[in-house]
Formats: sequence, C-alpha cells, structure tokens
Amino acid sequence: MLKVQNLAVARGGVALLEGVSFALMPGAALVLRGPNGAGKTTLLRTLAGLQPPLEGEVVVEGESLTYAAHADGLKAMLTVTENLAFWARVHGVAVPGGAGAVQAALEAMNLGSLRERRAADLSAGQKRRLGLARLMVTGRRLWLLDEPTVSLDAASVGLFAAMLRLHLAGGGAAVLATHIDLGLPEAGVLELGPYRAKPRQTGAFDEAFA
Ligand SMILES: Nc1ncnc2c1ncn2[C@@H]1O[C@H](COP(=O)(O)OP(=O)(O)OP(=O)(O)O)[C@@H](O)[C@H]1O
Repeated sequence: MLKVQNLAVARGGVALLEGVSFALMPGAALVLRGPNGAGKTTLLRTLAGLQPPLEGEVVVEGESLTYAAHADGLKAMLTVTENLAFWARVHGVAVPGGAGAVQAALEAMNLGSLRERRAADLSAGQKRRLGLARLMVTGRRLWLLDEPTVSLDAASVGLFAAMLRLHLAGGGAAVLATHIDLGLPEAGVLELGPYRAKPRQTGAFDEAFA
C-alpha cells in the first residue's frame, strides 16, 4: 500500500533524515518514534506529498491516503454531523449514500450526543475526536497521522485505538507519529535516530513547499 525507498527529507533547508526505506502492507501500522525535532512531521508531510523528497521515492496507490496533521481543520460554523458529511463529500463519498459511514464515525468517537453542536462550540478534546472521526468517512485506506491523541483523555485514546484497530482489520494501513503507547502490539516501530541526516546543502527547492 505504501513503499518508501532510500528517502531523504528536509525542512527549512536542512536535511533531517536520509536512507529511510520501508513498505507497508494492508492491515499494518507503523509508529514513527524520535525526540522533538527528529523529523516525524516532515517525514509524514513528505509521505503525504505535501513536500518533495530530497532523494528517494514514495510510492502510494492513487487516491488512497489521507493526512491528519496537528490542526483539526474543522468548519467552525457547521455542526458535528455536517462536518462529517462535508468531509465525506470532499473525499467523494456520496451522502446520503455515506450516511452509514457518518453514523459509524459518530459512534466510533462517541460523538452521538454532540451531533448537532457547532464545531466552534466543542472543547479541544471534542474537536480532536471529531477530527479523528473524519478519517472514517474519507474511504481512504492509508491514514497518515501526526500526534493524533493530542488533547484526548484516556477514554478517548482508547476509542481512537479501537477505531484504528478496526481500520487495520478491514485492510487499512497507517503511519503515525505519537509519543504515547496506543496498546497496538501489532504495530511496527520506526526509530528515526539511525536515519538522522549528515549535514549537507539542500538548496532552496523544499523551501518553496515549506
Ligand atoms: N518551516 C520551517 N523552517 C525551518 N525549520 C523548520 C521548519 N519546519 C520545521 N522545521 C524544523 O525541522 C525540524 C524537524 O521538525 P518536525 O516538525 O519534522 O519534527 P518532529 O519530529 O515532528 O517534532 P515534534 O515531536 O516536536 O512534533 C525541527 O528542528 C524544526 O524546528
């Protein structure tokens, strides 16, 4: 579902990681680990196609990925349900055809009682739950997730872990940067330390996409 070969990534003109290679099969998850500033976000952005690699190759099945970054990116004036329906349409999942997916997403992240509330009026953790619920209505099989559990309490982390497990069991895959243990023994771990780039000039190419 995802193949990465000899990838080097840079941010702000500085090479961060090099020689990264891995393949991700359906049903698999990979957790990126490394201290603050190691390059987890930069690697995820490169996998998502938001910035070009310095070297190497990222091969993804067409139209198969969705990227959830730090920002929730919700529509503040739309309700919880409207946000999910909007996101489904953005990803080409027809609503009401996708109404079942919206309902399942509401249930997965325990948003049923908040379904008519505007996103602007949600707490930080509730916004994050809605941001994660949106993954379920995208129909995308590869989830790229940057610190998905920020702002979540323990119960919500458990809901998210269950949702992710369901996604993997259905043939999905995920790459995620997280500092916490999600209790997913089946997930692989990629420690970024050994891939730290040696200092080099990168040119200005990546700056255009920063
Ligand atoms: N636009 C930018 N310009 C210059 N440097 C940047 C830019 N964006 C990120 N960086 C730097 O690139 C490095 C890698 O950042 P990145 O966000 O990928 O790390 P991370 O591993 O995700 O960190 P964290 O765990 O703190 O989220 C950091 O040193 C950061 O300061």
